[in-house]
Amino acid sequence: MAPRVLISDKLSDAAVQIFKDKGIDVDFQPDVGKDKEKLAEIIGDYDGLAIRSATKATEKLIEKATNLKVIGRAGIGVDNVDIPAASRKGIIVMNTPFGNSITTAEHAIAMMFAVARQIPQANESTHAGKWEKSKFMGVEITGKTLGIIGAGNIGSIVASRAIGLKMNVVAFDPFLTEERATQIGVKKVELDELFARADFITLHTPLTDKTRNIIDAEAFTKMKDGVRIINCARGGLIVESDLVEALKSGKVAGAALDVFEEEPAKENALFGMDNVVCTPHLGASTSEAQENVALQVAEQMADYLNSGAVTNAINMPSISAEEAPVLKPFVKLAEMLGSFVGQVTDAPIHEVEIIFDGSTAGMNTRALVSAAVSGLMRPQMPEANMVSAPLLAKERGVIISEVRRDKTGIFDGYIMLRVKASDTTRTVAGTVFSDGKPRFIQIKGINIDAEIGQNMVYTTNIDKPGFIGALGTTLGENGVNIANFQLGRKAAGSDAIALLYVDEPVSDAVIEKLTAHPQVIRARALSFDVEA
Ligand SMILES: NC(=O)C1=CN([C@@H]2O[C@H](COP(=O)(O)OP(=O)(O)OC[C@H]3O[C@@H](n4cnc5c(N)ncnc54)[C@H](O)[C@@H]3O)[C@@H](O)[C@H]2O)C=CC1
Ligand SMILES: O=C(O)CCC(=O)C(=O)O
Repeated sequence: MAPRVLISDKLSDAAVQIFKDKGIDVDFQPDVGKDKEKLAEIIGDYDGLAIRSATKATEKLIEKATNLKVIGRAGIGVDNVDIPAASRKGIIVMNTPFGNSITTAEHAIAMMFAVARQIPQANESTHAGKWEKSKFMGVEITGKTLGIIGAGNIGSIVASRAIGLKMNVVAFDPFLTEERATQIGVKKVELDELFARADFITLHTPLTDKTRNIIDAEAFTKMKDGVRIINCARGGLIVESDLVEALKSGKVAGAALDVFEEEPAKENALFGMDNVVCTPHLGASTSEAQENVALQVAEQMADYLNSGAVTNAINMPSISAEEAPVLKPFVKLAEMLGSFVGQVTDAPIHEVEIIFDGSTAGMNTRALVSAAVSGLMRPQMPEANMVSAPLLAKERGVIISEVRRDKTGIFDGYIMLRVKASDTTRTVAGTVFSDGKPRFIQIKGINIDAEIGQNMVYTTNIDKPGFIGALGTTLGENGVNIANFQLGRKAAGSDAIALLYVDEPVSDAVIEKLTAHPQVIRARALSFDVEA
């Protein structure tokens, strides 16, 4: 059956066509995002959800999204999506990080002019036949200092436009390097210095715990008298009640706001103030930007649902469409290595080290790490997948590290997993053969060559005569057919392992009988998801 996608916000029709062209069953209900109950009722039917900002993908909604695999945000800010809740459920969240940046930067510049020259107010007055020429005295922007808070994609574009307008640009961004600042032509400053120097301040950060209320009453005290503020990023960045006071006192000469603490903003203390210019979250609203983000989000979501390619995901490493087929067997291998250790480990896991040897070191190791951790977690948490597992592991205090190294053995490349648990440290290594099938090539430092089957039996034993016969007899007597048998040992008479590929699942009762043999130290029934 074709994957089903719901578009729950107003998206360009271009998205619908892309989904259809890519064989996705698309349902365009542009107003359902605003209707929480209705959306919660139907969300269980879909594999993908394409949204803008009206749909709130809350934890409650995500709980009902039993089939959902991907949420695509046609835009940049994902503060309307509960990312941890989505990650926990293994849902990929994607955005389109560049599609509307120019448009939003242009809106910020337009808002700066609007507030500098009171264009909306003068427009309204002129339409009313008042001709209030002396009322609307503006300020020039040439030679003024623009303070940019957040110099990422949009902030940098705003900087380039402002430099073209002959402004001096200072920027505060904790991740802005001196080199990048020089490259984009801004002076990197601390926040207090920006407040002290700027004639205009424009915000371009995401809304996070760190940026929420970044402009409050205290911040206003550090600013120049008569400063003008522009916010085309997110409402929660400015404490609106503090802004109202600062506007009333004249500390702030004007504010141009595209975004509000609460949206849709129907009532707001800032509305009706003389020196405030407002737009209803129009930053991204140009036909060009909306076409860009709609096309991008549909392409990305369809590619993920059709081939597993991951682009612009917030909560999962990217996998390009080109690398997806090459990576797929190694993703499977990494998952199986994790699954092997997960199934033989009962004690709490503390550390996971994933070693990429030879050719595997040049692969997309972030995706492979996620796959290995998902395999490891799944025996205990069946819902874990490549999206949720790293988060679940982190929440449980598991330390995950990776090592990439040059080829060390006979294989062109292999992956080794070393897992430190409370009881012991376990290692398992594997590779993908030319038939595209993953194999285990080493367990506990013992070399083997084991094909991986859906049902397997793993034993650790003492290398003594009679073991193989005993094992075969017990399985045979209990109707278990052995498809493949792999043995390995450190040295004659020492620690040994056996990995059997069997035709059907082995019951606990049979495992108990196997364990009763004097040569068997431990026996485990294992199962692997070989089809997916
Ligand atoms: N009004 C609208 O319609 C639109 C609004 N936006 C908003 O604009 C925001 C920025 O978008 P982009 O530039 O594309 O994002 P970006 O990720 O390229 O840039 C954000 C920058 O903020 C910086 N930052 C993070 N924490 C900071 C802090 N505490 N102080 C200062 N800087 C900090 C980051 O280092 C980064 O450089 C989005 O998160 C979104 O909320 C985006 C598009 C349209
Ligand atoms: O979709 C929209 O109109 C809002 C865009 C936006 O805020 C964003 O991309 O972060």
